Amino acid sequence: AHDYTKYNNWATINDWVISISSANADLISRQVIGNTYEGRPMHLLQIGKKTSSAKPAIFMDCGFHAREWITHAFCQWFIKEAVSTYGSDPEMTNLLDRMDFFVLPVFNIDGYEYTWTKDRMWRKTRSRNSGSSCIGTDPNRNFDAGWCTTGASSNPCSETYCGSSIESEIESKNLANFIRSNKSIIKSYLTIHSYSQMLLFPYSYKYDLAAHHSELVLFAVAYAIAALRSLYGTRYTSGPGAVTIYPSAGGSDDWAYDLGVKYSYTFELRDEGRYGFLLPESQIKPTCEETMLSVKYIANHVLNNP
Ligand SMILES: Nc1ncc(C[C@H](C[SeH])C(=O)O)cc1Cl
Ligand SMILES: [Zn+2]
Ligand SMILES: [Zn+2]
Ligand SMILES: [Zn+2]
Ligand SMILES: [Zn+2]
Ligand SMILES: [Zn+2]
Repeated sequence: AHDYTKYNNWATINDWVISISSANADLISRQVIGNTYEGRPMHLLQIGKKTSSAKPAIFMDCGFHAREWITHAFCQWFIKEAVSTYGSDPEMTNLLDRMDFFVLPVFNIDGYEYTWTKDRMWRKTRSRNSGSSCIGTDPNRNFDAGWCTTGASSNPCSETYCGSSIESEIESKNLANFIRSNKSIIKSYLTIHSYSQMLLFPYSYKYDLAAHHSELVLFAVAYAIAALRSLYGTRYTSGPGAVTIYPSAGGSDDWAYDLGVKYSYTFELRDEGRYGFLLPESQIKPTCEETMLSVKYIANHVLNNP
């Protein structure tokens, strides 16, 4: 059965997505933004008080990379916290009254399933590459942001294969279409990865500083990660992706930023390498609780700085 403090397989997550949205119809509406390569429905949850007029929104996805299991756990945790603290936690109540969160609990469903059944360390999608026996594209190299110019490979056998074209992956296309169609209300894009304990922002595909760099730096460094550290002392670094982790092109955060989503961030959750992608289930709760603080901080900042 579904358990927030354990890693749940996709069938369990999918059943839970359907049941929690049905059970909280006042706060959650569910839609399918498309199917994956292998035909699994990509369920998107819209969380927030129902209002007649459109509210500003934050889009958050988890599970871009299949092996980064703590991220799937975080999106589930976020949804649970939202519905269970609405009405009792003033901060969450204010956020859900005035904003909507679009949460995509699992982006790369086919890959996630593969990590449960065949290869725990799988990263990419599971699409076939014509002319190669190697499977999959790195979805975080597949977006229209300096596509395949740096930190990505045009070899289908590479872990950072950029794909045969921009948005070659149906999963990328589904996500990009949704954000393009809703870019007038989407004020922030959060994409959750692991591991390294970093809060990254544009750009990764070039060394130029993002136009909003000063605010992103000030607020990202000084507040969001400080909020995170306040709970268990977990230390994050932050900065533009190119200089903080590595230069790499085709990322969804850079693409969203260039589309006009000013507050665009990549989280790299715990840990720093001791367990890496195999983070023990005992760390799910603390990781999720500390990350909640930084996501709520960002949401408040976005709300107060449209
Ligand atoms: N724009 C980006 N933002 C963050 C990253 C780091 C993640 C870390 Se798993 C990746 O390698 O896909 C990579 C890119 Cl291309
Ligand atoms: Zn459905
Ligand atoms: Zn990742
Ligand atoms: Zn990572
Ligand atoms: Zn600010
Ligand atoms: Zn909590």
